[in-house]
Amino acid sequence: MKDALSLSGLPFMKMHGAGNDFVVIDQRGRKSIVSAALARALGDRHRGVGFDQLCTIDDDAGADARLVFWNADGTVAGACGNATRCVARHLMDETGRNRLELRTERGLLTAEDAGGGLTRVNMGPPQLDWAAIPLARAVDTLHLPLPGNPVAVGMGNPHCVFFVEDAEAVDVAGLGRKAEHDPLFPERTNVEFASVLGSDRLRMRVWERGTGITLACGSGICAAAVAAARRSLTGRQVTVEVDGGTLSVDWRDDGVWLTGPTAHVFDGVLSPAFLAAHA
Ligand SMILES: N[C@@H](CCC[C@H](N)C(=O)O)C(=O)O
Repeated sequence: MKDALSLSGLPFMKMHGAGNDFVVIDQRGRKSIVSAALARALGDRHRGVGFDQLCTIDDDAGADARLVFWNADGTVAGACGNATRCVARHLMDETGRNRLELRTERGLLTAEDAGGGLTRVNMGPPQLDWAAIPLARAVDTLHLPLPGNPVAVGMGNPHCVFFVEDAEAVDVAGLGRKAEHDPLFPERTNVEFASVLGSDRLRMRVWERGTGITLACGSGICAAAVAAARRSLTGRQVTVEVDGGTLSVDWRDDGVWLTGPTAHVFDGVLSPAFLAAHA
């Protein structure tokens, strides 16, 4: 006996935050059929839909919803700032509310309407030591023993932030892939290359763990801002220019707030044949 999804297909939404793009599957009220194999197939930009991350929305008794994030390689990530902001905007539009609590592996995150069409999320306090990030070696996270002297920051997922003279000149793919797989990071890492443009402005390019180069990475933007403030290169409020646009970060006592644009681009339905082929 076939269930409803295998007969009618699986609805999804396509969204992005500053070009960091997502397939979002709202599975509230029903069982999840998402697997690593389905995520990988769906993430294929030629044979699937294509995304930087797949995000599922589930019911949660103690929050407005629960979110899970999958990278294009089928791995699950503990945090995704931009997908959290996109889904928050969708749920705020749906409910007419301007503040929500969203459960993620990182914990309960508060998202708010920031006015002017922008959406902000509190990504929580940064994780600044190896025990919390969680990575392997007991070394100083402010000065990693790697060429380029990067900073490690956890935002619910691992980040390795390099400060460079000119982010435009960096071989993001080559150096990003290398650092992602450095033995210092047993769970691999996201990799950011940031240039300081002023005491409240960064330019950043990013290599995302499990996905590759993306136009923006919300948790990476937070990590770069935290790293810059820890190195006294900027204050705790910065705007960050990424390839997909400009976002702002405010590192407050209650956590790192990320603000930026979101877009709901189109809705679609995955065919029963696609689901059957990648079950
Ligand atoms: N795009 C993201 C981060 C997604 C997860 C990351 N690739 C990981 O594996 O940790 C964001 O907006 O934060």
